[in-house]
Amino acid sequence: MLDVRGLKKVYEGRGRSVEAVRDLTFTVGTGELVCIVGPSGAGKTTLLRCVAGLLDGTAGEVVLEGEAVTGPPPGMAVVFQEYGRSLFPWMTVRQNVELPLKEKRVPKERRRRLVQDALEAVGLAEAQDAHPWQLSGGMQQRVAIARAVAYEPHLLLMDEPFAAVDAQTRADLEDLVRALWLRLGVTVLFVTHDIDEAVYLGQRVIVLSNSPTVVLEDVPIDLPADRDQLTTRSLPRFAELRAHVYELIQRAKSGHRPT
Ligand SMILES: Nc1ncnc2c1ncn2[C@@H]1O[C@H](COP(=O)(O)OP(=O)(O)OP(=O)(O)O)[C@@H](O)[C@H]1O
Repeated sequence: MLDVRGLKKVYEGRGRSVEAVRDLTFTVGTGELVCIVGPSGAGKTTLLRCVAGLLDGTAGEVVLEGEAVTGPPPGMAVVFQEYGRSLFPWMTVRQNVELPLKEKRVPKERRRRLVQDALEAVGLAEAQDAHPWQLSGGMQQRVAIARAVAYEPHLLLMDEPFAAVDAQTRADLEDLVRALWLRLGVTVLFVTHDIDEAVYLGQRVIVLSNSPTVVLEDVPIDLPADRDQLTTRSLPRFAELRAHVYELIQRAKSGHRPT
């Protein structure tokens, strides 16, 4: 589904250049849920923006379903951290979710069905005529998720989508993402700085080094597919995986790099 090969990104500024990403190589298979973690400033957002076609890499390439990414690809949806800025305040919830489908020229009747299904899936069918500013932060982020899901993407990119919501809402939204992923079979690449969240959600966790960034380790998460906040997080294996990823990040912060 997704092939990131030798991706490098150097930001060029006035008299200053920052090598954010040095050499990233990994693949994500169809239907996988892969989390990316790394120290602050490791280039997680840079990576995601390159995958989304919003930013050109300096070297290497990103290949999605066999095609090199040179701009935002049609089969992709992105959910950003800042839900407040990603929804249009003058549009209702339903209109926000419907907008990308109009741009995709989905016929009206099908559009109506997709919007309805997506809003029901995130538990917001009742709020479809409200405006985003009438909703809580967690509800607004659910609208952003509904909008991404209604678009029927092959690849869903999520960039720290729950960083700005409270812990309880965050747990609910994590379960929502897993439930949607299991139901829709969509491929998900999920960036987070939260180690517990990465281990709880992912089938694999890719740990990045500090900048200039390479992949430190690709950790398979061998927890049962049927996960819930209480049971899964109290498994001894969860604690082991969490400790392993935590140690990797500590090592990354102190400059450790793979040989
Ligand atoms: N537009 C830009 N111009 C110059 N440097 C940039 C730009 N965007 C990011 N950088 C630099 O690239 C590096 C990686 O930044 P990036 O935001 O991708 O990291 P991150 O892992 O997402 O960080 P965080 O976890 O703190 O959100 C940092 O050193 C940052 O200062």
